[in-house]
Amino acid sequence: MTASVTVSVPAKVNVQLAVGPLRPDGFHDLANVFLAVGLHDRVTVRPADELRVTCTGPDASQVPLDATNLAARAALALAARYGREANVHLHIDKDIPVAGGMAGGSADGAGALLACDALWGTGASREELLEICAELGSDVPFSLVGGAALGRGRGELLTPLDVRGAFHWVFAVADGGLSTPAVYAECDRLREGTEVPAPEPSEALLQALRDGDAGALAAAVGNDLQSAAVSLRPSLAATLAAGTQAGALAAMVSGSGPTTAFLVSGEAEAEKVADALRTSGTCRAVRVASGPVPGATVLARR
Ligand SMILES: C[C@](O)(CO)[C@H](O)COP(=O)(O)OP(=O)(O)OC[C@H]1O[C@@H](n2ccc(N)nc2=O)[C@H](O)[C@@H]1O
Ligand SMILES: Nc1ncnc2c1ncn2[C@@H]1O[C@H](COP(=O)(O)OP(=O)(O)OP(=O)(O)O)[C@@H](O)[C@H]1O
Repeated sequence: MTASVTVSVPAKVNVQLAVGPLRPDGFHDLANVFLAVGLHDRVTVRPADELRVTCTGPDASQVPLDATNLAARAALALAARYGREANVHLHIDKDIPVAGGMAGGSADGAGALLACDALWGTGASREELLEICAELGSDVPFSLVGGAALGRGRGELLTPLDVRGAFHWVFAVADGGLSTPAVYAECDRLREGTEVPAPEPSEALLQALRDGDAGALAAAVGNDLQSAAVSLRPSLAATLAAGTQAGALAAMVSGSGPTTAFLVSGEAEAEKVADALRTSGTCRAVRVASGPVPGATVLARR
């Protein structure tokens, strides 16, 4: 019998986030180009008397440990589908910034789903797992799949993308989080009275990914939520400026923020930009990571 399963799941950065008009269901259609980057949470699941969640890591105190935790919701969703109890202890070893626009909660949801599937021997198909992921949240399917992908619909309909080599990033973690619904609502407010076009992926950006061309990618990146995130958190403008001044090829808000992402040309440049951001006094912490990296992966089965 399997006593525990540990899954590793990456964070994401959105290299393009084109946001369409508000839909009647409260979501927005997207052209969402995801890249999985090498910052990981680890989710370990083991049998228990009842569903329980624990979390360790620098941001652990900000993570809910009740049934709203996406890892708990994933375990409950899989258990319900297979007519069993979700009596497991889920432990999250958290390295992805919380409420930072890097899909940390989504990563834990995808990780818990894969871990429970392995622990219980459910044998759910990839399609079934992706269906459950989409029910849990718009970013969760990508956390399962990883690599690079174009997300359409609300971001859950994924097409894998070809990427040559790796892109290097520096992430500046801000104090406190931003609520994703609040950032989308601010985006709607800022665009009120304007005609919002249907979101389309940038051909130049997809080509830059295929070519592994960081300079071309830098010229093509874009995030329609950036002005909304900066409007809600004006101090992000100083962080973006500090990274640009330090030589980043591109500076952008990661997803709904408030983490900011800086594309750089290589590892040496990443260290230079990271040092400048650390001493700039404009952020709480700085992380360096590259991508694409694989999605949720079983690390250990005991
Ligand atoms: C900003 C991104 O991280 C970019 O990848 C995602 O779009 C957010 O994905 P997520 O955190 O998984 O979001 P969900 O849990 O699905 O939705 C939370 C809330 O965000 C808003 N939301 C989310 C996705 C989307 N395409 N349109 C939206 O308007 C809605 O208000 C929704 O109620
Ligand atoms: N396992 C989890 N880890 C972190 N936050 C979680 C988790 N489960 C639920 N949450 C809740 O979700 C909120 C958003 O956290 P999360 O780290 O997923 O944000 P995010 O990275 O901005 O997400 P996204 O990029 O998908 O919009 C948190 O404030 C927290 O209340």
